[in-house]
Amino acid sequence: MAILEVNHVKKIYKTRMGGEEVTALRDVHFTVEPGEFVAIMGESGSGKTTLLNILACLDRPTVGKVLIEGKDYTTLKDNERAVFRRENLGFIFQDFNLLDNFSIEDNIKLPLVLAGESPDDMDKKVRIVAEQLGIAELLKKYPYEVSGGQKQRTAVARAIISDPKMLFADEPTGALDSKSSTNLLKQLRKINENGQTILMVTHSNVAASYADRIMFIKDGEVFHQLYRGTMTRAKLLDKICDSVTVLMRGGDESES
Ligand SMILES: Nc1ncnc2c1ncn2[C@@H]1O[C@H](COP(=O)(O)OP(=O)(O)OP(=O)(O)O)[C@@H](O)[C@H]1O
Repeated sequence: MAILEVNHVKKIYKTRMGGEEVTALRDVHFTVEPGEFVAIMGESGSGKTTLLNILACLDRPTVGKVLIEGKDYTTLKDNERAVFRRENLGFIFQDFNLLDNFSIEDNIKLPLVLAGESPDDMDKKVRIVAEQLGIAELLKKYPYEVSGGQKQRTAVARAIISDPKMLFADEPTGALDSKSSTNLLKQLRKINENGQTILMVTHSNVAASYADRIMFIKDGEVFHQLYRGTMTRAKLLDKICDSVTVLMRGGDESES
């Protein structure tokens, strides 16, 4: 069974004061299988963040359904959706979203504290994910004492510590230099190879080339998809660059 089923989703934002409506998503329809690593690309304003927010139960579609393991969570009340998100989904954002007054260790632990886990279990899990992400030496430090790359790896550790069904990443390399980006993307790839389903919004062709599938959104619809198949990352990157060029030309492949 698909882990995620997006059924003809449409999103219309109604602006306040009776202004014009904005159709951010027209008709988005796709499924994601467990263990997939999907990158979502598209020009600014194409609807990527709107889509990610709906998939991650942060917002509701105007029309259509989003099923996670066959169940529609979009119809739950806000407080029930918050609990569902906390227990089942992991998030990584461009700006890390760490708590400055919490140590790296306490930032990573946060989802487990909220879930009421025992201190021993928390310590064990923190050690495992910190080792996995190469930040075990930093646990006693505070976010302002570590680099951007280390902050983002802390955010990844926090996102995966509760073993989420899906990991959502919104421009996770957007604030990183190229070395830290590569490091982070390799970590995400490794986490995916261990079975984690990942959905990542990105503007970066290189970041997208670490995924298995790249979905291009244009004018609120899925315009094109690329699958890694047996391609090397370099070959996939070439294909992504070609697709981005077509997308920027307005979708007409015949134009020279
Ligand atoms: N809360 C909102 N109210 C009204 N319109 C919105 C709102 N959020 C987004 N939009 C509009 O919906 C469309 C899609 O926006 P969205 O943020 O999803 O695009 P995006 O592809 O993520 O863009 P970017 O790459 O710049 O982040 C845009 O036209 C945007 O102006």
